[in-house]
Amino acid sequence: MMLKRAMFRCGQLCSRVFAVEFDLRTEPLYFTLSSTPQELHQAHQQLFGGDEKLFSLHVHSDSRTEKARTHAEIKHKLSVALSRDCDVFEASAFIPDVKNSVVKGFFIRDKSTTSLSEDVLKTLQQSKSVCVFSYKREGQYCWQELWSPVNQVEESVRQYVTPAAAAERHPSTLNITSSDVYYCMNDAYEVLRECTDIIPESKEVLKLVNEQLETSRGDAFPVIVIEGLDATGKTTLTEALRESLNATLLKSPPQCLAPFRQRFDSEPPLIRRAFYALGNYITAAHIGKESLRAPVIVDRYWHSTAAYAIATAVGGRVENLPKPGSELYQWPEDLLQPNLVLLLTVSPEERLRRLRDRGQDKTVEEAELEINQLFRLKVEEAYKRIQNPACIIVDASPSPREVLQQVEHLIRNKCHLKTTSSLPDETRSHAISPHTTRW
Ligand SMILES: Nc1ncnc2c1ncn2[C@@H]1O[C@H](COP(=O)(O)OP(=O)(O)O)[C@@H](O)[C@H]1O
Ligand SMILES: Nc1ccn([C@@H]2O[C@H](COP(=O)(O)OP(=O)(O)O)[C@@H](O)[C@H]2O)c(=O)n1
Repeated sequence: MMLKRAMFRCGQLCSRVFAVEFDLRTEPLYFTLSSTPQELHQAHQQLFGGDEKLFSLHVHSDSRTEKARTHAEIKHKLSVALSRDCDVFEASAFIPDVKNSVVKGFFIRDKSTTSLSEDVLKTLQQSKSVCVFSYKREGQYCWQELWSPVNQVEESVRQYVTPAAAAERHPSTLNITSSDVYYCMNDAYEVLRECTDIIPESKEVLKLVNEQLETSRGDAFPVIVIEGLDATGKTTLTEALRESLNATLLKSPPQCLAPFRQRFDSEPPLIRRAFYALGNYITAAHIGKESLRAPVIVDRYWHSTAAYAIATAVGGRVENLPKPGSELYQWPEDLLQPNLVLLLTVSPEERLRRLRDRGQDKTVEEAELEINQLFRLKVEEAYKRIQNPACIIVDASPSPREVLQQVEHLIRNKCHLKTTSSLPDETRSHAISPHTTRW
């Protein structure tokens, strides 16, 4: 019975294209399945041509929250339970160019002679959402079959691994909408509503959202968002701007969500990103109110939410990101837009220095930066590709005072605002007034 169910689930996968992130510096290895033996290309030989044990595992479920949590659990278990002789690669099965067709999973290469990986897979396979395949070789060929720890797979058909052409869009970009990035409040709201049983804090977050729904914003003071990676100087600059512009300083996620942040940070992207998305709508409501009274400076907003989400969702190299102009970089229609978004950038070395000065453990941080080099590049690139409004890049490597002056200059030009702090004392005045035209 269990085998039948598994075969049905896996059968649905067999018509898809498989992708394995075998080498993060290159594109994934793509293959399809065929009932006739197919010769492997040189690239595919690297993965399928050796004598290691090979498995792939995919997570399938009709419930998106269950699927996301099972995937995260499996990822964790594979990282702690397998031996050092096992390589685990991100893998997926998808239909090219079809949104939401991706079934995520992992590819395991076991170089050991022990049965540890089989034991781990056996436990994981107990979950009704998990489907495991093994890969066998015969001469030039490699075939995939449904894996069963007790070898009762006579019913399983040999499906030969067949090299496939690279997909135009990296598979990880197909499932981003409403799983990693939410383009309207309701989509994010629904995810948290589905989680209220498993995460009681969801109810409190939704209550806060309901209480603070966005108020409209008419002709008001300008709204300026400051974005950038951690330690690029956002806090330093936003505090200085608050002074110089006599502005209100807000941030996303807003202070009222701070007690829940850690809880949602431990959840898989589907849930975690919905939390941050809702944070933006609460901040938007605050912006709406505050910008009637004074200029508003916002420390992180939609650009952060989308850029980090896209960079995390997209595996491997920077080239895998959605192409510039993709609809994935569009601003949500129902989210209040700022007048100006400034992206602070510094070199990786300067950022590391600032992280260190802030007291973070040198070696841990250095190691992380090394590992996260790819991630950092992807976040910055995604930041730059977001449209309507796009961000203006600010070189934040000079001194705090110089960065402030540079930004004041930009604000003056782009928002027609007079700023005063870095002008000589005698010329200082509170020269900021609401704009008479629509922002
Ligand atoms: N322009 C600058 N030049 C040198 N150091 C800076 C500059 N801006 C900020 N710093 C220092 O770098 C560290 C990170 O700055 P911070 O404003 O906290 O960044 P973020 O809010 O982006 O994480 C702090 O120790 C801060 O004093
Ligand atoms: N508006 C926002 C702000 C943060 N975030 C998330 O929060 C993380 C950054 O938070 P952080 O604690 O490093 O930021 P700082 O508050 O230290 O600048 C990123 O990984 C984003 O995933 C978001 O998604 N949307």
